[in-house]
Amino acid sequence: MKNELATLSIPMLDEEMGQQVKRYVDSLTVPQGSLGRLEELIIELAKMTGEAFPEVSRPGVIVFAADHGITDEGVSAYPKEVTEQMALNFLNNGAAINVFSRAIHAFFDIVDIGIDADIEAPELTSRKVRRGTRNFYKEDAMTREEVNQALEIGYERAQKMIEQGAKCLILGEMGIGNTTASSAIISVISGKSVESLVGQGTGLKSEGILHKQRIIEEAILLRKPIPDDPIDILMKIGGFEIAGMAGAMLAAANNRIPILVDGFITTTAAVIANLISGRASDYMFVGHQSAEPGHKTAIELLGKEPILQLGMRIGEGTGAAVAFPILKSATLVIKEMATFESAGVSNK
Ligand SMILES: Cc1cc2ncn([C@H]3O[C@H](COP(=O)(O)O)[C@@H](O)[C@H]3O)c2cc1C
Ligand SMILES: O=C(O)c1cccnc1
Repeated sequence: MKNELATLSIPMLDEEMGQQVKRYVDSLTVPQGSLGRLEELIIELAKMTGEAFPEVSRPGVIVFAADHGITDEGVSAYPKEVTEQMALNFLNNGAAINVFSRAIHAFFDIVDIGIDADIEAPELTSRKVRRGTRNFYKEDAMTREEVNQALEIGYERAQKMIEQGAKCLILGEMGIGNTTASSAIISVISGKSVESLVGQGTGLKSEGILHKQRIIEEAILLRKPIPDDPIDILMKIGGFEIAGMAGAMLAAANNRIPILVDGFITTTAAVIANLISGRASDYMFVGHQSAEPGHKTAIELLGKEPILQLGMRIGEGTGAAVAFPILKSATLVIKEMATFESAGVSNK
């Protein structure tokens, strides 16, 4: 494994800065505590960044795209070709994440980390580990080397975006079949039944969900992933984009860059990142809770509260990008508001 990941030592949160910013928030011209959750967000940001006036702009969005061999078992409502087609859509600025990324003036990077197609496009970051994972109903999804390679690619892309100036990182994914891999991973880590976690993904009907559940249950019995070994889990039932996002999150945490986590698949990557390095989740916010049933459990494993509940179930990083203006608003409060003293407003 590359140096950064092997020797990773994520910094501790700056609790003192958190206290200092809390006192400052109390001096702003609002009734004490009236900013509600925004107050918590700003204090968290202060602890993460160690800054009295944390910045989250410009954010960076990195979308990792890859295919899944498990789609051979008929676990998605859409064909796997959609992964490649959507990657091209991202490059043509026509996808939902393009719209939301533009709205928040984000840096944008789309990474082919394992699409099962050869794509010639100069704007695509080509880092294909392999043309899709292997079908984990029949064999391990990846080799250990492939897992490490995908983690490193994620780490490298995030590092690059941070060097470009990104102050907050949003990870997104595109990979037909990836709610199957995510449901399997969250079931293994949480110990909860597949039945309680599995959902429609792109839009399976009840019979399809039942089939998906059975495939996942049998695959877990066959592959026997080790619940507290994130590399073993990725190797046996993971995905290239999930490993890539986990690696990117580790880079962000290591650089004290706040991470805004998106939906079920992204949160699964966050849980994996946190198993690799226990302090990773200190640097995470969860942007929204998606309609996919397993997302609630994944968020609980991180010990977080989602910012939004909009019933979205897309992925791509969309829910996080939509939540970003709320995080940004929190930073503006302390940057731009007057204090009781500076404005000459009577305090109680
Ligand atoms: C047109 C289209 C755009 C998407 N954008 C994200 N996803 C989402 O759906 C997929 C996961 O669902 P499942 O496990 O059921 O295949 C992922 O690619 C995820 O990013 C999409 C899916 C489709 C069809
Ligand atoms: O929660 C998500 O990110 C999600 C849910 C369903 C399908 N694709 C993504």
